[in-house]
Amino acid sequence: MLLSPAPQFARRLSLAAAHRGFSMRPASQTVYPMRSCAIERRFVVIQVRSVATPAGSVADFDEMLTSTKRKYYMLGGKGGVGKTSCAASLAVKFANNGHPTLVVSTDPAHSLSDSFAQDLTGGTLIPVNGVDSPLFALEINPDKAREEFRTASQKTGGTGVKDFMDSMGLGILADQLGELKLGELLDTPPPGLDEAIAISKVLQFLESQEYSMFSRIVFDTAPTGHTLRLLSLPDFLDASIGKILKLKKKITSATSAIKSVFGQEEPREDASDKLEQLRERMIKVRELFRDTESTEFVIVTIPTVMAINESSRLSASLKKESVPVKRLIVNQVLPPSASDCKFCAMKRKDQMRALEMIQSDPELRNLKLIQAPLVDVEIRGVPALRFMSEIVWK
Ligand SMILES: Nc1ncnc2c1ncn2[C@@H]1O[C@H](COP(=O)(O)OP(=O)(O)OP(=O)(O)O)[C@@H](O)[C@H]1O
Repeated sequence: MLLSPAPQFARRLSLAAAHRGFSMRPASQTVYPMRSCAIERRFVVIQVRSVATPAGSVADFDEMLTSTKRKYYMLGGKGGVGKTSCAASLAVKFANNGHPTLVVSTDPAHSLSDSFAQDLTGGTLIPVNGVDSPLFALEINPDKAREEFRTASQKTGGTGVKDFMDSMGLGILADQLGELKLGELLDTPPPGLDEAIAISKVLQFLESQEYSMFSRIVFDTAPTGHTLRLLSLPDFLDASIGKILKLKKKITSATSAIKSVFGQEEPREDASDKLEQLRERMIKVRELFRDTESTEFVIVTIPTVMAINESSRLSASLKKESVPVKRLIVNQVLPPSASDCKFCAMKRKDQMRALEMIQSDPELRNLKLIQAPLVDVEIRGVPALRFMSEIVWK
């Protein structure tokens, strides 16, 4: 009998477990392969339970599924904790539950292709194979997006206009433009700029009719530092672009007066229109981040003191910026050791201490806690992601 990829993957684990005298258990009791211990290679039966019980109650995964209205999920956290794996597994779960889904990487160091084991590079929407409903992936090329932004701004306020203004005797305006330092901003973009441009690019895609079918959009975002700066960036860019556009208006009225003397035509659609569009999209990015109806930021972490402290800071910053956060995924939790493996026992003890911190952390304790075990197979490809999605998203 030909099995679909997920049952095949689960069956592989199940057979391996049965071979060792265990059986796969549904729901709260699950068998996880445990190969992290170098001395022995075995399977252990673990109880999937919450170490910390969140005070606030958030509906389960069903709540994420209901409503056909478009929803955005942003997964973020410290580098290497499993953001991509969680984002990709969420996208697979949405698609397999009937939601046409788009998963987007806005992390300049993309790993969606690795996670899906499929080439998703190129900056265009690529269908992911092996899922029930349409699932598309998009890896935004930040260099390309930044270049577009640079071209638009240079045409409007860069050296071209500056030289022109100098030649027209509008040196004062040229100096004001220089003060904006937009060129500098683009030459050495602050962390977060790539991300903001990438997200605005996605919104640009989604404005078109062609992409109206997507009811779930999952963002695999860049590590925490970028996210924090991203939150304040739309305001900053909005202000910068606003200044440029104001200056552009002044320049246009001055130059059109001169041009009209020489009978020159003004181009109808110019770079400032593009910049205005970009500005509008930035405003949309800002609004999107704060829209409790359609957006949720999911924090992904691992059970270490450093990662949990960073998650706490991230949560506080998101709260300050009014970004809706409900869930905290603690990934790579070691199953209880059934053997006398000292390394495993120590490691787990250490992880439990870190997990307990969540209960007393004012920023994290009210979030719905989701624990995902450390598994011994690399989470790559749709079958593996489907397997992970069954553990994480329920
Ligand atoms: N629960 C898990 N059990 C075992 N391996 C895992 C688990 N979660 C993630 N991994 C593995 O950890 C590695 C890093 O995961 P992933 O790329 O999802 O992290 P990330 O946070 O997106 O990283 P980056 O910050 O570099 O983008 C991958 O090899 C992935 O397969």
